[in-house]
Amino acid sequence: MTATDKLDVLAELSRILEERKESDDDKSYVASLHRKGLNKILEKVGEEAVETVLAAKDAETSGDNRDVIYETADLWFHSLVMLSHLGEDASAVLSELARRFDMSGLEEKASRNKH
Ligand SMILES: N=c1c2ncn([C@@H]3O[C@H](COP(=O)(O)OP(=O)(O)OP(=O)(O)O)[C@@H](O)[C@H]3O)c2ncn1[C@@H]1O[C@H](COP(=O)(O)O)[C@@H](O)[C@H]1O
Repeated sequence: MTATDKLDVLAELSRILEERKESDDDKSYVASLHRKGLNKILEKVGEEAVETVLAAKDAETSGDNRDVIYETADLWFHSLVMLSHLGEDASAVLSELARRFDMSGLEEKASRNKH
């Protein structure tokens, strides 16, 4: 899979997430999250963030990155469900990251403090 193909994964996942808003929640995990509402989705984002942090600490010790990749995928997925619930998608985040290409992290931090 090329780098562009991998970016297509985000676009395709965003499309599927949008479609699942209309799905039957007996058949779709994403639809069931939307039905449970934003608080449930945020609970999952928080849970997956903690699991990612723990997996990263384990990876540092073991040298095995498989679990941290798996947990990060769960975190990204649930973050995309959160954005979808709020009417946004991955492209909004990609645009924000692209906007930062010409800016150092320190400049970006200084510009944030002006908001
Ligand atoms: N990428 C994912 C994906 N990653 C993780 N998960 C689900 O996220 C959940 C992870 O939560 P946990 O490990 O905490 O599992 P859990 O204990 O069952 O969760 P809770 O009971 O606490 O809610 C599991 O049910 C995983 O199956 C995902 N579910 C769906 N997708 C994508 O979303 C698409 C639509 O899914 P459906 O809506 O189910 O058709 C799929 O085709 C996939 O492309």
